[in-house]
Amino acid sequence: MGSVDAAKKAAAVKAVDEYVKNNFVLGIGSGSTIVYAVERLAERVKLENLSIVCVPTSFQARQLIIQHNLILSDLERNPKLDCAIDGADEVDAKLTLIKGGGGCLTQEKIVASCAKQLIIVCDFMKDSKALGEKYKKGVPIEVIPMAFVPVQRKIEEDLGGKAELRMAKQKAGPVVTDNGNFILDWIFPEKSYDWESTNTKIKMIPGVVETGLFVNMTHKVFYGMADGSVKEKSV
Ligand SMILES: O=C[C@H](O)[C@H](O)[C@H](O)COP(=O)(O)O
Repeated sequence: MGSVDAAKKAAAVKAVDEYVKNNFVLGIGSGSTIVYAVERLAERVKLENLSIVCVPTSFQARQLIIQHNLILSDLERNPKLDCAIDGADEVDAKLTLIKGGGGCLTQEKIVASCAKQLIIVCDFMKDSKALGEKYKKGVPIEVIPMAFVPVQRKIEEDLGGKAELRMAKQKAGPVVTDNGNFILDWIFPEKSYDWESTNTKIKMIPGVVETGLFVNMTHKVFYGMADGSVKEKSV
């Protein structure tokens, strides 16, 4: 295992060990780091005979829950969660996040908004002073397919930069999210942003479903470091 994967694992294990308690309803995030969190969760459930109900944030998360024989639920049965654990593409000094590198931002944000606490697990490369410093792929924005051109134009005219339609790698055409929508990656001009108002501006454009900007949602971040230690930051 390389140092970045070891860092992801260290962060995920620590978060699960510190935050997951018996009888929790737990949001399960998406991405590569969350795989280590679910592995650790399954270990603890077995060893400590815990009862944990899991609400997925994506098709991938659902599969992980099923593969690890964990209890699968949804927001209809469990609209209130004790905690959600998820990854991030970048975390700034105020714990504002860019999420959605894997296209799962909308369900992730819905699940996080239903949780008492959002706990982020990531490696040291995601830790930045200002968004855009480390993650160069922009802010993912999920859009209704028939609206992608007007949304693209509006973002570029009103906010500047480029809003690129995310294309699939092993299929001709765009990436289609778990909700049947497209993703625009907004490569924003380099300047300092009020992310709360920027997020609101984008969300007000007809056709936008959700953005990958998570503002004032994070309670704690566990960053796995290159030396195997874990750094913690909270608001
Ligand atoms: O859509 C994907 C999610 O927002 C992920 O949580 C995010 O991309 C981080 O993924 P990873 O843990 O693979 O870096």
